[in-house]
Amino acid sequence: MGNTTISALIRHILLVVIWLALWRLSVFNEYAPHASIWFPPAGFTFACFLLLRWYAAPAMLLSCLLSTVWESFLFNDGRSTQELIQAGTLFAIMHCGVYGVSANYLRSFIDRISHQNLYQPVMRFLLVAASSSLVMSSVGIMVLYDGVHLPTLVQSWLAWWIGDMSGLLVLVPVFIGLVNRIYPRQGLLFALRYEPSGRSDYLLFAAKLAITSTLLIAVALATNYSGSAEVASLVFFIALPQMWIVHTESPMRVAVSVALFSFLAALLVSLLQMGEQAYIFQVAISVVASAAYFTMAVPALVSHNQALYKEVRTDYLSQTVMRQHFIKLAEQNLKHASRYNFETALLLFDIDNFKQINDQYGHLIGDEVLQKFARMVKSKIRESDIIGRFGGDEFMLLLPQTSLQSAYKVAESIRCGMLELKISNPDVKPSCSVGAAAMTRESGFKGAFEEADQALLQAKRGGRNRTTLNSTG
Ligand SMILES: Nc1nc2c(ncn2[C@@H]2O[C@H](COP(=O)(O)OP(=O)(O)OP(=O)(O)O)[C@@H](O)[C@H]2O)c(=O)[nH]1
Repeated sequence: MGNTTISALIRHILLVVIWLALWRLSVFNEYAPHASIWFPPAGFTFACFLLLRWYAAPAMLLSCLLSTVWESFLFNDGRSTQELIQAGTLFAIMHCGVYGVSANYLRSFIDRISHQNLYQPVMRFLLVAASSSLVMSSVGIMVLYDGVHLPTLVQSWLAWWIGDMSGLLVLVPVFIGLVNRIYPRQGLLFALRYEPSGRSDYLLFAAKLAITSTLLIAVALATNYSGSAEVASLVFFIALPQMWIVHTESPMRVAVSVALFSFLAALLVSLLQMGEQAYIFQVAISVVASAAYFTMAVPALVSHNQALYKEVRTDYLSQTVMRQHFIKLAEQNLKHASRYNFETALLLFDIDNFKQINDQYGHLIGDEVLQKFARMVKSKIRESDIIGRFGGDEFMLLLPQTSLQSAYKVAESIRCGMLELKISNPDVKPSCSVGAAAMTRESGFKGAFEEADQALLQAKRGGRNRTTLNSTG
């Protein structure tokens, strides 16, 4: 057996071990016979199929089979080996069939859509989770509870459905993170790879979790003390700290907090034996989780819009502002400068004999010169200065609150910086010429640009590698 086969086998065994551990966990938080507040294995199976597609089938089938045998052993129900194999196989086929097909369907959908739109996969996920758990519980009840009288059947079916659904809704995101660690090559949920701007450190995140947990414990204790459904419904207010987490933390942390919240809720329901109010907690878990995923689409969209906004205004090669946007920013700046009587300077740069660099050393070296030039300029200017690419080898630099004399110094520092630029081909020694002009209310951007352009022409005519101020400067 090759190393790859052994490592695949170990990973599959690990999936089986996790599945069985989660299955035991769901038994612990049963609040009534066969009615647990959630069923984590459903979420795990779904996440495995979503990430690994049918490759996950052997581990999932085996897990179902083993859980049936284990259960029979625990309850000592005296079923024969043949009966156990039959029941286990049936459960495995149903469980993997329903969740396998639905997870594969969702995966194909996610693969097809534009990943910027988080709303679509969230909506589809919620629908798939609700419908697949409904199918699973209905088929399961019909097959496994055959002959049981109707009221028990309906009660068991509801508990099965809601338990599986909350297992899916609440746990699939966090299980995706877990399975992704075991199978890192199966990258998915690129839609969630954004970072909210206000991402906090671990301590603050822990504080948010502590606040959520404290509220939950308080509601559970009060419910237990009062025995009232009204008090139990206060658990829906947990949505507030959850929304705070959604808006300030990464999607993975949101998934972790939703999972933790539901786990704690299940534990409290079981420890405090809140059989009667359990369903309120169950519904709250699903509602809070669904709301969290939907709300997550908002910061993801904002973050994506910001990226897109930057992209359409930034020159890809030099990562400087594009011409039209530069003009817009310059005009905005002019209004501000006129109001407060600030001086503004405009510099125009042109790389000397750039065509020759391209022709002699190739376009890639030409591109490198442009990139390194832009990077060097950025290192020499203030954050409020704006560097833009006019096109080809021409760049513009807007210097707010700067006199023409100070602008000359900036221009010279950039011109000298250009002479020190290290290009991968050491034979390339680029230089640049600079034209400078003051931008005033009278000249406007257009007038200042023309003056700077004239000055640049003079610099070129004067022998290149020099800075020239416009004639009125
Ligand atoms: N490598 C590269 N070349 C570009 C790019 N955009 C424009 N060019 C080339 O830049 C060159 C610009 O040259 P010119 O403006 O004609 O003049 P020059 O050779 O710089 O001469 P002077 O300006 O008179 O010093 C042209 O050959 C364009 O093809 C680009 O993005 N990458």
